[in-house]
Amino acid sequence: MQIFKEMGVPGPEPNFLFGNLLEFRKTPLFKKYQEWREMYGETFGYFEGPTPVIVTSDVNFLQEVFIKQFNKFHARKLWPVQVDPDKDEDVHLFFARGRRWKRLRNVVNPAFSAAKIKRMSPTVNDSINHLLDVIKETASSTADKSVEVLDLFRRLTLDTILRCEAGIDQNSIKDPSDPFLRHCKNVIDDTAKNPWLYLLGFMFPNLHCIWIRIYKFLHYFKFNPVFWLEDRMRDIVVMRRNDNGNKRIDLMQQMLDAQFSVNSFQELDKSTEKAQPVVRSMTNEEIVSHALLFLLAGYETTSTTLAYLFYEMSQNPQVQERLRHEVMTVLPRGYHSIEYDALNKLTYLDYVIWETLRKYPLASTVTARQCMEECVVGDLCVPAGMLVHANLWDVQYDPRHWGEDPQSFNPLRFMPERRRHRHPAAWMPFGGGPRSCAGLRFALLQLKMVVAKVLRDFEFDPPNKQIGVALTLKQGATILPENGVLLSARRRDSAMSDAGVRRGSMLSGLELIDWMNKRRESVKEEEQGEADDVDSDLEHWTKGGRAQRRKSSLSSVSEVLGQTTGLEQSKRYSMSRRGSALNSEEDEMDTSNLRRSSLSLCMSLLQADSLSKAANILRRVSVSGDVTPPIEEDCTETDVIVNNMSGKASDSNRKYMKQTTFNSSLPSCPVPVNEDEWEDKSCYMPEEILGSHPGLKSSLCRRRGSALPQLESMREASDIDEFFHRYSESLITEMTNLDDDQMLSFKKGGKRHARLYQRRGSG
Ligand code: HEM
Repeated sequence: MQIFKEMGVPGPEPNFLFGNLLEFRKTPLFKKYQEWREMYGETFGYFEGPTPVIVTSDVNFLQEVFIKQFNKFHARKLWPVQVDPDKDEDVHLFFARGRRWKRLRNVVNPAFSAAKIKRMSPTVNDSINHLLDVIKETASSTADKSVEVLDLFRRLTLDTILRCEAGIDQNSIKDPSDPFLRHCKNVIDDTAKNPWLYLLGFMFPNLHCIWIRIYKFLHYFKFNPVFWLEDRMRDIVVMRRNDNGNKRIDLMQQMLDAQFSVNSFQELDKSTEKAQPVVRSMTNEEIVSHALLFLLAGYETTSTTLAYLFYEMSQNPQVQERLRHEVMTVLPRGYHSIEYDALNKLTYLDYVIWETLRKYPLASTVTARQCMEECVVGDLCVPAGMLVHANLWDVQYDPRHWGEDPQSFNPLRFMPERRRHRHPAAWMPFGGGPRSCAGLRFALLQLKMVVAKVLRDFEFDPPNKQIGVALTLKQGATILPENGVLLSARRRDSAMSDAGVRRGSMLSGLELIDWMNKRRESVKEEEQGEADDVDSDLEHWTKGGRAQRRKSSLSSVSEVLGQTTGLEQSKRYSMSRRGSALNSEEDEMDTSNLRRSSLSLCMSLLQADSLSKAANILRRVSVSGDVTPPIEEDCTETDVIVNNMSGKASDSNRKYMKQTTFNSSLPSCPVPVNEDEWEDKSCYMPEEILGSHPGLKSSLCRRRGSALPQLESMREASDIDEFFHRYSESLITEMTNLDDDQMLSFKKGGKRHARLYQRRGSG
């Protein structure tokens, strides 16, 4: 116990029997680390029984241990009550070390490959649909619409992992008394039971084979849920082994199919190693222990992350809104199921998840390595057997990596230009190096899908709208909110379907506002238990068939276009949103046909008598939803737009127009006026603007959110040649008032000018 003194590493004074273990009786490990960090600096040492542990938040040190010198630090910390990592048969990836770990990791990695995860996405999607129902029911059953989300997410992640790993179709999300749920909860809480056994395990780690026997023996006196779960998994493995013909696509199948040479089976002695390799597969017991590992890892970690994420959303409404905007833009509500590939387009969602995991590195208790061979790390000589533990709660709040406000929730910290300059070990919620989390892809799939689907339908507030109430954290298997996370969940008006509302308004010929009111009334009725007449309403419009829909739509278009002056706000809105009703809902084709016909109607109206007036309306319609009043007070909004289009704008109005491309609500934002600067990649958007504008994803990304969905009109207009081909030059001249020179530069300008039209298209 003099070792740290010899190494010159500061730390608390240990007790000869317990080391410093007794200090954790009242304070959980991650908080104690914080206290010691204040007292002893970023690297300090303490004892867990006789085992020396170095705790550090020095990112270079961590990089050495987790990545660069992995061959000397390939083992995890031994847990007080665990199987023998080298000898026992039922060792899983988490406890294994050396070549055994390598073999198991080689089997498990392909099971979590992107292609395999993609195949699981419909299953995940399906489980989340149940979650949506339950949130709706739970919220409507209480006056303040409160929902305890941690519990719900645990039930969801349990259902998902059971289905994805072993094809077990439980429905704990709807049935809280489900036996799997009950037993998983008990296993997670298990560390709180038998504390004396764990203490003994810490004090005499070399006797772990005795402690594990006592642990198993105790089951005969008191039911242990771990063994119940193991038995269920064992039944399935045996059944699957006997049922060779029926291959599934779950994680268990990957393990059943795995093959490798026998000399990598265990840490064998040299003589056996040289023997001819024999092809073997994973043993049944290995598969059972892995199934249990995935079950518990998948159940606990992802659900706790989701709970933190939704808590932060409720505390930061502007982030919630911006995220919802991105989700609605990329995945309009009409898509009942979300495609795996579409999730990759949700950049801001990535930032939000990463920031959640920065603020809450909930699995920090396991990010430790044991030194297997004496080596030098930095200026310390680390002896074999010593543990190195990453102090993630310190690293991930360190102002040196995260700026002056590490306590605030700011997803934009993860923008590429800021991430680029950060040390790779400054963010390690999934651990680091070759032994980092094996289920990362699966976890991310679930996290993204849940957030995208839930945010489309619900808005979350803190209970009683009290912003700033911090969570109390406790340490269990992960670090989790002590009292769960209670939020108030409001079903969004458009939860029925945003695109559906628009389509409803379009097809019914009602104004959007009227349609929404009608819909709202029906939702109220629904909540009061009365018959829901909305679906029948919708059905009525759907049943009418294409001809009926086209007819009603055309009549509403002509009604709007017929009024060549003084469009009311709602009409303008309903008109301008129409484009985005596309690419959603099951009858996409019909809708797009319908829209195409409304476009051609517009064009024929334009070509007829009221050309200039109609052109003015079109201009207003397409841009009016996005702009705030212009800089020059004596100039109307339409004037600014029209003058800009015709090249007659004053400098300030020109500048204003450019600002609207970035951010409509901040007319005075310092955006470069000089057109050349647009292409200059070093010219970044100020962050406060990015933060407040949902459409922008990065300071380098200038494309508006609404330009994202691949609307047909965008594609049509993005090709300038096709644009000229479709609409005669004379018509464009009239619409835009371009003179010959301007027309020439317009043609030459190509896409940059065409962007105006693209934006009109996307409404
Ligand atoms: C947000 C969710 C999750 C978080 C934050 C998380 C975090 C972690 C961390 C910190 C480690 C230790 C890494 C290290 O020591 O460097 C780990 C390991 C592991 N995790 Fe996860 N995890 C998550 C989800 C999952 C899921 C869903 C699964 C499986 C279905 C899973 C399976 C594993 C496995 C098998 C290991 C051991 C890897 C090895 O030792 O080679 N994790 N995880």
